[in-house]
Amino acid sequence: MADTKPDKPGFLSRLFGRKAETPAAAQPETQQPAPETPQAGGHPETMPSPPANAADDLTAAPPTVTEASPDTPEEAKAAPELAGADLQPVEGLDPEGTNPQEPLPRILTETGPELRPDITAADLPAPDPAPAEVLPDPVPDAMPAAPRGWWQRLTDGMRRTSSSLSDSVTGLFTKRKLDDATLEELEDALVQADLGVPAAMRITAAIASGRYNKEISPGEVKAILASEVEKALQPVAQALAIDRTKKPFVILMIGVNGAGKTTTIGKLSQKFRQQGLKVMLAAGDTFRAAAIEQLKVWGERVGAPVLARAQGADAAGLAYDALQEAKANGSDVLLIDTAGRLQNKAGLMAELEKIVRVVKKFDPTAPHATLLVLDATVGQNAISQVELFQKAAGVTGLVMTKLDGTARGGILVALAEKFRLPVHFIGVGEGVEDLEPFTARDFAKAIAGLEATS
Ligand SMILES: Nc1nc2c(ncn2[C@@H]2O[C@H](COP(=O)(O)OP(=O)(O)OP(=O)(O)O)[C@@H](O)[C@H]2O)c(=O)[nH]1
Repeated sequence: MADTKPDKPGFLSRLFGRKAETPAAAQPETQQPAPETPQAGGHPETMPSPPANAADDLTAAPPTVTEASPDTPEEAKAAPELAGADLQPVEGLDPEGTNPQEPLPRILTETGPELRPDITAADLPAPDPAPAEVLPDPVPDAMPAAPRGWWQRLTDGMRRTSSSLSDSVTGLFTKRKLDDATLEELEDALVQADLGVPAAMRITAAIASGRYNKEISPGEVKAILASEVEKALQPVAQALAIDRTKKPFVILMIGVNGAGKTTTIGKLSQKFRQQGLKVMLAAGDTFRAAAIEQLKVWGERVGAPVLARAQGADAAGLAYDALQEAKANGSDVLLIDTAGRLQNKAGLMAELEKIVRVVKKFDPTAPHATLLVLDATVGQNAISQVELFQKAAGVTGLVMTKLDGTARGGILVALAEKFRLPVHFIGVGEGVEDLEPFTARDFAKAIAGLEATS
């Protein structure tokens, strides 16, 4: 839930009076970095991770999250601008049996000796006393009882947001007249779901219009809510178009650690492969050994070669080489993973800028898409993440993950209103099928808790 309730006058005076502002609800920084799990045995790709210490350190993100982050600020405090979650490796199985039929390609794993210039030996901590093997997570959605359609997954996934809104609406509008107090409470519920003050005010005004002092049913309120949310989201619901004249079409994936970049790359690769596209992956998150391993597993799983190097290798150089390789092997799409955290924010931004610069040297039109992956559970914090990554890498579109883990799914509405960036995909679970192109109507109905889609 939003942790701050804006200080505001009564509904009618606000409706006809002052202009709303979006609350900058940055959350306090309390999270500690999750411990790394360097691999024993001196594998070249598993050097220990650099330490986290700077005040603006990107590692100050919530610890490993496989489940939903809690919504209460006490439980889910995140670094301002950089709330995220640590990653979990992905199991290399194909529970749904949807792997392309062709044999798995060789994984291109290079172990170039060069370290990134910003990581020196002094930065590297001593290995953990008892370093654990990098083990994959249990397979998410390994054996679903019965295949569920997207609408089912979406509504199930959005249940926390929709039931919290639904409960408020039902509580407020059952046998009650629509007056200043109910409208104010409704607006608060919308703000709590992170829709943002401007959208909350607009929706409340739409509900009030012509109905003041009359009874209105919860169903009517939900229908108006869905229609207003759909209106707000329609302009940003844009499919990710792969320009086949660009070969490879280069997609740079960015976002804070744990937002779901690597998982999203895997899920997208699967979709592209199912469309018959030849896909290559670049393990550009050279900051974490586990991220490199995780991407390799996804590559095997979906049938896409992965260019990977040792932890600490220069990510920009790797991206350049991946482009060369993708061009040489006729790939249609190259997806480049990037680090979500470095020693500090400045380091991360510098690395992203460098990757973009270097990629442009190879192809001035690349990257053809720069997708910012946002974790919905961070709520309003997503706003500062967009601002930050826009500056560093020029975001062209958004992917919102973990809508299943939060009652703050309304953040998509706030983002749409503020940035007007295309939203290409949303994720409602860890399974490979839990990411789908974003459609405004389905999302609006799901958030309002309406039953069917049409
Ligand atoms: N519940 C849920 N979990 C998700 C979703 N998308 C990703 N995850 C999980 O979030 C965790 C982090 O995802 P990663 O893909 O590792 O995140 P990342 O951004 O690559 O992280 P770094 O490599 O640390 O930068 C994993 O456990 C994923 O399975 C989603 O839509 N819903």
